[in-house]
Amino acid sequence: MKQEHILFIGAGRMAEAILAGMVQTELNMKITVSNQQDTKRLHQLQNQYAVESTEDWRHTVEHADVILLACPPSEHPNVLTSLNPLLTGSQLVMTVAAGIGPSVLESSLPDGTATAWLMPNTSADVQKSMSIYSYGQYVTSEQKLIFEKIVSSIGPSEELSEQQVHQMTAVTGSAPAFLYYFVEALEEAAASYGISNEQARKLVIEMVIGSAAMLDKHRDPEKLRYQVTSPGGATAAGIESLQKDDFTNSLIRAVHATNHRAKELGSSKNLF
Ligand SMILES: NC(=O)C1=CN([C@@H]2O[C@H](COP(=O)(O)OP(=O)(O)OC[C@H]3O[C@@H](n4cnc5c(N)ncnc54)[C@H](O)[C@@H]3O)[C@@H](O)[C@H]2O)C=CC1
Ligand SMILES: O=C(O)[C@@H]1CCC=N1
Repeated sequence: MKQEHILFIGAGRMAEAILAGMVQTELNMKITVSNQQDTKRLHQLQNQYAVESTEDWRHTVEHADVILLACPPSEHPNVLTSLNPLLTGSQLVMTVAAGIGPSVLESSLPDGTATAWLMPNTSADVQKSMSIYSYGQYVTSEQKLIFEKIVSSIGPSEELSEQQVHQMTAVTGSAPAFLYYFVEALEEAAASYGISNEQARKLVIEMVIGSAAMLDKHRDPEKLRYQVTSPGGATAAGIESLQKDDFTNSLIRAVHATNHRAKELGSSKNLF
C-alpha cells in the first residue's frame, strides 16, 4: 500500500499535539514538519516523534499528499500565496486555524484544490481530541479516507458544515482551556484552606478525572448533577451560589466571545 506523506506547515503547540497522537497509531504515513525559523524546535520534534523535518517546506510540497497548515490564522495569506504555484493539483490542503474554513482556502488556492478544515484540541496528545471538521467541495473520496485516518488517530470526530465549525470552535477547540481554568480556580479554593498546593492539585485533578469517567459512562450531566446534589444539602448551596453568579450565562458569553474572535481572526477582510 502506498505510504501517504503529510507536510505540517507550523510546528507549535497544536501541531505537536496532533503529531503525538498520530505517532501512537500505526498509520503508515510519512510525516514532515516545518515552521517559520525555529530549527531547534524542529530537531526536538524530529527526535521525539521520529518524524522528518525541513527548514524550507517549499521543497517538500510537491511530494506531499496532504498539507496541514498549523500556523496562526494571520500567517495564512503568506503561506497560501507561497503554496499556490507549488501545488500539483492532487493534494489535500487542510488547516486547523480558527476562523479559516474551506471556502477561505478555496478562494486563495488554484481552482479545484481539495481543502478541509479541522478544528482539533490539544487532547490530540492523548488521542482524545474531540475534533470537528468540514470539507471543501473538491475533496475526493480517497482524500476523505486519508483525512479520516489522520483525524481518527487523534480521537473522536464529527463532520459539520463550515458554519457549524465556526460556531463550535469555542465548544471543542477552546473549551479545554475553560475547563483547565475551572481546575485552577478550584485548586485555589482548596489551597485557601491551608492544604499544600500538591494536595490541592491531586484532589482537584482526580475529582475531574472521576467526573469525566462518569460522564463517559452515563452521558447525562444533569442526572449526574442531581445524584450529587442531595435535596436541601451542601451541594445545593454551592450550585445556588453559582446560579446567583450567573454561571451558565457567563459560560455562554465566553463561548460567544471566543467564536467572535475566531471569526475575526479568519475574516478575509482582516487577512487578505
Ligand atoms: N492551541 C490550540 O489548542 C489550538 C490551535 N488551533 C490552531 O492551530 C494553529 C496554531 O496554533 P498554536 O499551535 O496554538 O500556535 P503556536 O504559536 O504554538 O504555533 C504556531 C506555529 O506556526 C509556525 N509559523 C508561524 N508562521 C509561519 C509561517 N509563515 N510559515 C510556517 N510556519 C509558521 C510557528 O513557527 C509555530 O511553529 C492556529 O491557527 C490555531 O488557530 C486550533 C485548535 C486548537
Ligand atoms: O486560541 C486559539 O485561537 C486557538 C483556536 C482554538 C483553540 N485555540
